Amino acid sequence: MAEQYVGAIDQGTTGTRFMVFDHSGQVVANAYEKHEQIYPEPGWVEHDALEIWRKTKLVIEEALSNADLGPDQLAAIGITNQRETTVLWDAETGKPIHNAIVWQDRRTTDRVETLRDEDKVEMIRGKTGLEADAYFSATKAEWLLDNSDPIKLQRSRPEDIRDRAAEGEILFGTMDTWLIYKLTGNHITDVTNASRTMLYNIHENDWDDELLDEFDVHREMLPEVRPSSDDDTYGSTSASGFLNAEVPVAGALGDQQAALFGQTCFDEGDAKNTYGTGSFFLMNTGEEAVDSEHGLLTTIGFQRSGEPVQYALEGSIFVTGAAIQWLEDVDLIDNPGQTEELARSVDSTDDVYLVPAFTGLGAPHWDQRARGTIVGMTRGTRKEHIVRATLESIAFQTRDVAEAMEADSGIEMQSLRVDGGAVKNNFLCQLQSNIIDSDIVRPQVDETTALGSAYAAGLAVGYWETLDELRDNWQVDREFTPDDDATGVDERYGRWTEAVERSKDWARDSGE
Ligand SMILES: Nc1ncnc2c1ncn2[C@@H]1O[C@H](COP(=O)(O)OP(=O)(O)O)[C@@H](O)[C@H]1O
Ligand SMILES: O=P(O)(O)OC[C@H](O)CO
Repeated sequence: MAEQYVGAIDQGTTGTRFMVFDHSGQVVANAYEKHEQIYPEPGWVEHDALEIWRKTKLVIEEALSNADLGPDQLAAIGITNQRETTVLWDAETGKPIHNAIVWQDRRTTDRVETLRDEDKVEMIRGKTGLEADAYFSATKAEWLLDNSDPIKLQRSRPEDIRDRAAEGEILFGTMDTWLIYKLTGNHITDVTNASRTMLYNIHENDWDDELLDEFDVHREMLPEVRPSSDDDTYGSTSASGFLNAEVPVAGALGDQQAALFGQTCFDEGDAKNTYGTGSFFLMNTGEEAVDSEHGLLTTIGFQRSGEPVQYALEGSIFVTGAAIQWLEDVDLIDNPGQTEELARSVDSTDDVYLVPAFTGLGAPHWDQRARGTIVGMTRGTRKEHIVRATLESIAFQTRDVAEAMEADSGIEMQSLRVDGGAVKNNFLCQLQSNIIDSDIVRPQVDETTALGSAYAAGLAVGYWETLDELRDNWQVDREFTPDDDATGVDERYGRWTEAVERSKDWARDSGE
């Protein structure tokens, strides 16, 4: 038999990647396609789920062809995905009834305010581990049910969508569910993705009837919830026909949980931070769902077949790498890599602080109406100071969640594993180490998200047998330790905290 590998679909916010890994966790094939970002109104963000499905097929074909691999060489496929992004589709036609609403979208902010006014926040946190916010899927699904136009469904019978949803004719999914459905024909999600919907009770491991009533979402619309690594598999690619092979789809995790798994953070206290569009800091808390008292989320980390659910604490920071993209948008830099040289060319930010609260603030502040701000500018402020302040904002936001994480878990962090597009930046990694006074460890395979879902799928089909095999695959690329001569860090962090206060509640009258 030809050599076997495991494939991973990484369906991210900006694009979709397919990677193929060998037994030692090394990448043997890789292809990537971006998809359109649709901004129908300020604060709204949508994706065309059919475009994402087309791009998914394309990257699978491209990667296999580039590496001269046949689909029969894939022992399994895993899926990892941007979380919370919500799509509803027609079970009969397989077509979405509306563009998917992306996790960053703020259109349901007012709806979330009503939950606050009605004192439902504690109930929601207690059941789901989540802070009531437009970020999660529940209010997006509710909006789609209320606002999708039946006429646009291109069906002869423009019936009420909720009636059809109650019959299971309209289906709900996050992007894992959508792709599993398209690949295998089965309506399935994994526990980690379910835990981000604000409809799932993470303690009882089931959809929650009180929440389903609150958002008027019918159980019939919802996918079956399975382990992240499923020995029974979710189905096989034969249903979609495009690969012309029966490859089992056997693992799925939301992308941040996949990075936790790919970084082999299998034990209680293990933590990682991923620096992409936003940053997501997760700590494995084992079989215990730790309630946060400091603004973190309690979420499901992963589950293997026949084993208990493993929980995690999460600090979700909405804008980090996206702030670097903004510097590019306003022509302060030509490309993200340039930030390193520009930041090094000045000794400090000259007391300038930039708070990139472009879409509100996530953990630990949870202010939907905060907006971006730059404070402390003088006539002498140069673009180098702004660029450095932007990199510092990434590190300071991470300290905000790191402090909350230590307070909630009682674990003092000595070392943090990092990954994501922005950790190529050595200046940022060193800065991060100084600002949280902890070692920062960057692994050799930086595509830990894809790797995590490949591991989940490969474990399910016996391609890998034990977690120790995976631990052995993990190799350090570079370790950053706090500089002995880094001075004034706490004072600057105090100034940062003041700057954050100034960004809060800015869009209080915007209605967004
Ligand atoms: N050298 C760099 N320094 C700082 N940020 C960077 C650098 N290279 C890439 N980035 C940022 O990393 C992000 C892309 O990371 P990635 O992990 O691919 O994100 P995502 O999965 O969210 O799409 C972009 O927002 C980009 O601005
Ligand atoms: O697609 P990414 O990497 O920006 O991740 C998005 C997160 O899953 C949102 O919760």
